[in-house]
Amino acid sequence: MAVMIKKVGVIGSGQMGNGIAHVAALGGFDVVLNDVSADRLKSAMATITGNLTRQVSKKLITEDAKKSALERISLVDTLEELGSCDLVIESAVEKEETKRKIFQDLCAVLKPETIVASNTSSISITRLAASTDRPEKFIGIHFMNPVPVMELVELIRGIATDDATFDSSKEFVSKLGKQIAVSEDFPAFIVNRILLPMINEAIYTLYEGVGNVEAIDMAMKLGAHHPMGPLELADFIGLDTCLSIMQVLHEGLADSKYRPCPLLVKYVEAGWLGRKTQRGFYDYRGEKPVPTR
Ligand SMILES: CC(=O)CC(=O)SCCNC(=O)CCNC(=O)[C@H](O)C(C)(C)COP(=O)(O)OP(=O)(O)OC[C@H]1O[C@@H](n2cnc3c(N)ncnc32)[C@H](O)[C@@H]1OP(=O)(O)O
Ligand SMILES: NC(=O)C1=CN([C@@H]2O[C@H](COP(=O)(O)OP(=O)(O)OC[C@H]3O[C@@H](n4cnc5c(N)ncnc54)[C@H](OP(=O)(O)O)[C@@H]3O)[C@@H](O)[C@H]2O)C=CC1
Repeated sequence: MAVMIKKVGVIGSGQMGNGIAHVAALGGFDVVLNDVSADRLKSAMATITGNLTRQVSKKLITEDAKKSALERISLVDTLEELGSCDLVIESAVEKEETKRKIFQDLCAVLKPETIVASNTSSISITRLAASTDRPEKFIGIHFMNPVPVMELVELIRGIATDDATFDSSKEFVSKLGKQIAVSEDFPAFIVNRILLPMINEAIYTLYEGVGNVEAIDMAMKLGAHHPMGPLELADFIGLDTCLSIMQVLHEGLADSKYRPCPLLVKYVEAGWLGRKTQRGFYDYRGEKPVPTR
């Protein structure tokens, strides 16, 4: 039987987690947002407030809708406090071990009927589901960045996901006003299977000296009408996340065409992860982003 979703838990309050909490609260759901540190949660709430205010000033939502959405969000720093949720969406870092540990601890405190979802960009839903006590109630709900703006959500069934879980998830996503693309459970699903090799190729283009950062981004913005250049987009997604996705593609499909560019590896090793650390292919510490190559 389909679960009636009213209360939604979100684990991880980074750029994706705070966006998911934002759209779920605006969609009328009660939201419990979890992260490992209270500071992280505080800064997520400030981001959500800022993004809702931007939507009010663009007349996309009313001041009342913003106020109600903020009232629907509560912040918690333990998983126990997610116990009464009908759906929990995990959106912590793109590391399989971290996610498996979260699911193990989470399932111990959930009602048996709660649906568990992952916002993973690339990792096998079937494999993540197998680390829980409820593979039939486990699903991939993959939002796009920035969540309040992008229209699409990918839904990915694991091998055991039952119809009721799929139908409830579909209804939940539709209530957020998003369109759904259903993807089979293969490495990186649809969007990232296509997008990330393009970004990785842009990094090879830089690595091999075909063009500098500015030339590559300008070429793809003006020459292919992409809203952001591929290197600007890589910084926006997070270079750690880009590398993890390429590693999943490389390992999962065993094809050298998915080999992560060594320059991407170097940036991640330096801790230059893009916008979130203020440095990546651009340096964001000044007034204007400055290319680092
Ligand atoms: C990695 C994965 O697993 C999957 C993925 O998500 S892949 C990434 C997919 N996303 C993309 O490809 C994004 C590509 N970029 C774009 O579409 C656009 O550049 C953009 C929508 C991000 C911004 O659009 P823009 O027209 O250049 O900027 P702008 O007009 O300033 O922004 C439009 C609105 O988007 C919203 N917005 C922009 N950045 C935002 C952010 N980081 N968070 C929330 N909202 C944001 C704001 O409401 C903004 O309105 P304001 O005018 O008030 O600022
Ligand atoms: N970036 C993107 O464009 C997209 C990303 N995704 C996916 O969304 C997920 C999150 O990515 P994103 O938001 O970009 O990453 P961020 O690095 O912005 O955020 C991750 C958050 O999770 C927190 N976290 C880490 N471990 C735990 C834990 N055990 N319990 C609770 N919270 C934890 C981090 O805290 P701390 O920093 O303190 O460790 C951080 O606040 C990933 O799976 C990613 O692949 C999906 C679509 C698009």
